[in-house]
Amino acid sequence: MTPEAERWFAARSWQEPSWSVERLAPLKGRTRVSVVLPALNEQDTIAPIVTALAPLADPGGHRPPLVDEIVVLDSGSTDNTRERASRAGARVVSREDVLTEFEPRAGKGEVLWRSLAAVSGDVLVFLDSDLVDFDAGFVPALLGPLLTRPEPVLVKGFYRRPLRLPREGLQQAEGGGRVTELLARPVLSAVRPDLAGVIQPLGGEYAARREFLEAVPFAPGYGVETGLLIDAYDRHGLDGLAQVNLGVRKHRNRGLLQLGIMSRQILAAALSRTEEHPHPAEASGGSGAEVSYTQFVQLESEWVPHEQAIPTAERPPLRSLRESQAR
Ligand SMILES: O=c1ccn([C@@H]2O[C@H](COP(=O)(O)OP(=O)(O)O)[C@@H](O)[C@H]2O)c(=O)[nH]1
Ligand SMILES: O=C(O)[C@@H](COP(=O)(O)O)O[C@H]1O[C@H](CO)[C@@H](O)[C@H](O)[C@H]1O
Repeated sequence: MTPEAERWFAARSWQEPSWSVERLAPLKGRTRVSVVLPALNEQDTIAPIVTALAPLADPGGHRPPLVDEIVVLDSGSTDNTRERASRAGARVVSREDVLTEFEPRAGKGEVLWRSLAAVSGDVLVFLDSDLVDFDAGFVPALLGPLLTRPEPVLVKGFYRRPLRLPREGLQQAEGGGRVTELLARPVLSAVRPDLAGVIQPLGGEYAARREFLEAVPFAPGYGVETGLLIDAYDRHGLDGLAQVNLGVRKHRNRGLLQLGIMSRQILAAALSRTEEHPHPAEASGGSGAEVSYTQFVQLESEWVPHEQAIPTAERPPLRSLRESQAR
């Protein structure tokens, strides 16, 4: 690691975060906290996650709530995600119901961008909706640095990541985070060496200040975490970042071809933040920007190319959007 990355890793990594809900809730003051769950067809896992979160938003009068709202941002689900999330107690927002002047685009980045206009939090906590054996302790741990220190704008979780591939009969205690280890960490070490100390740069569990989130573009699809991480570093330096140990994170592990598409989106977000590439938010606000990506599948004895368009246009910073609309 660079000396700066080493310094940051030692000073801003909480290996055993001890912030309790009881201790943090009174520290909130007037700060509002929104938990956002992006969800695309997560009917099998969304309800247990929302149920586990519910006591954080309704402590039964014993103390002020740590969390002010739990919102599922639905990404065009065609299963029972919305119904089950709502029945479990979440407020459900469909992507087409917020920032309605924009035609909804596919992808995780789109719903995270729209969540800024759907929730009221000064601090947002993002959690994936495919988590298994979810521990609500993720939330106070992620909020700890943001509610007790002024510097961080983005707090990332890190964890042990089991890998479960049922079709292959594979279940192991390690091995998850395949795109992190094979693409994101190598690319980040090349384009932003000081970020080498971030243990889980792609992790979907993180918390951030609204002020930061509204000031930066949102990369499309699975590039969103990469874009936010680099932009937080570029705008606030390493001290704008922190990371907390969340223990273990089990989720649905996708197949290799799906991770290939994810990788191309992550690479687009990283490359767009290097000198050789104009920033897509300025370069092409339209939804037209995309790159062609070819993968190969074997049909009987023949290998066949499968080409698809990977969107690269980023959503503009919400603040600049509002400023231009106000003019
Ligand atoms: O178009 C999409 C793709 C994903 N997601 C959500 O984003 C999170 C992370 O996606 P996924 O689990 O596919 O990524 P992985 O964890 O496998 O890398 C999950 O809650 C998904 O439901 C979404 O809201 N819209
Ligand atoms: O970290 C990773 O390598 C990928 C894939 O994880 P697995 O190999 O399926 O455990 O998962 C992450 O990547 C996505 C893109 O950034 C995030 O959106 C997901 O939340 C995160 O799970």
